[in-house]
Amino acid sequence: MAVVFRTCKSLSKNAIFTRGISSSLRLHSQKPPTPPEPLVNVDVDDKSGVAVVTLNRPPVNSLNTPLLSELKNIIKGLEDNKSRGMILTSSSETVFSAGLDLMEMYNAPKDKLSAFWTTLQSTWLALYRSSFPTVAAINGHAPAGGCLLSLSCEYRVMVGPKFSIGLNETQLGIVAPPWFVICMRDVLGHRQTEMALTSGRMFSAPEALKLGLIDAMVTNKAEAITEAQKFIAQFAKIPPLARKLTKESVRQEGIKYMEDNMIDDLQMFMDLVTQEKIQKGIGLYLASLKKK
Ligand SMILES: CCCCC/C=C\CCC/C=C/CC(=O)SCCNC(=O)CCNC(=O)[C@H](O)C(C)(C)COP(=O)(O)OP(=O)(O)OC[C@H]1O[C@@H](n2cnc3c(N)ncnc32)[C@H](O)[C@@H]1OP(=O)(O)O
Repeated sequence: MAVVFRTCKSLSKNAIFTRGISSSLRLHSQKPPTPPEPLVNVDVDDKSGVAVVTLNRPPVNSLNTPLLSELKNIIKGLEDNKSRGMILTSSSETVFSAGLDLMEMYNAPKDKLSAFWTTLQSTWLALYRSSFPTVAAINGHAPAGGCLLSLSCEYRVMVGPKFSIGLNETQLGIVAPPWFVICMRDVLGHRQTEMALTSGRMFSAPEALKLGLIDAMVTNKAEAITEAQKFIAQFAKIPPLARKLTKESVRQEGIKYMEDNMIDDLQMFMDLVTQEKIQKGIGLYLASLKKK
């Protein structure tokens, strides 16, 4: 897997920033400061043109505004570079993504809360409607927002059997927004979505496979990447424009929902999440996670 420097340069603002800083600082000091790790890494394979995009926010890849923003920029960069495909995975050995960063929603000032949600909306839309094939190589737990990212890809390969996936919002006393529901219904159908979402159930990888929530189960990350590459390779001979327009047509409900309801959706989020009862619930949940 080779990193195409030209592509990375245009994809990761962070990469340009750190290169610039470290080379200029080297003139003045012996020890340049260690550049910050990007929150999302991207490696583009020269031969296939497929990008492996790796979430890299230890310990659990919780989705905060900077990470979402970086992911969105990478997806846009891949679009601009007419990418052949994208595999989304995690640098953690046990967690794909713990979902939305609860700290972003807990006692947050309204402007930050609003920036967080609008970044989530636009990042989701960029991923969901991306023209290139997308696969989630789910190499760890994928609750809530982690499951949403997976569902927004076209194919899901999960490392099993011990990791779990699902939209568990109701268990937390919060509500999965309509576009989360559309994503789940795209994949599972109406009845299974209702059952899964009203209970907030998390599924083990074998359960998810049986239900169709994931498409394949493998035993490690390398196998997951190989399976993902195989899925993407089948589109090599399909004209990209026909593929893109077909994907948009199939996903029209979700795309249209978001385009038409961005402001209402933001308002619903703000109204719900700022309620005292909800804030208390998030606080208790965070405390229970920290106590473990
Ligand atoms: C109809 C109108 C609707 C309008 C909209 C309204 C409402 C809003 C909808 C909001 C939707 C939200 C979707 C979400 O994604 S909410 C987030 C849900 N996520 C979870 O429930 C997962 C919680 N985490 C876990 O279960 C576990 O951490 C794990 C992923 C299984 C990994 O376990 P483990 O490896 O054992 O790691 P720890 O549990 O010890 O965690 C390490 C560390 O990380 C902190 N942490 C974990 N998850 C989160 C998180 N999501 N956000 C922030 N921080 C998190 C955890 O507290 C530990 O911190 P310390 O190291 O400080 O102890």
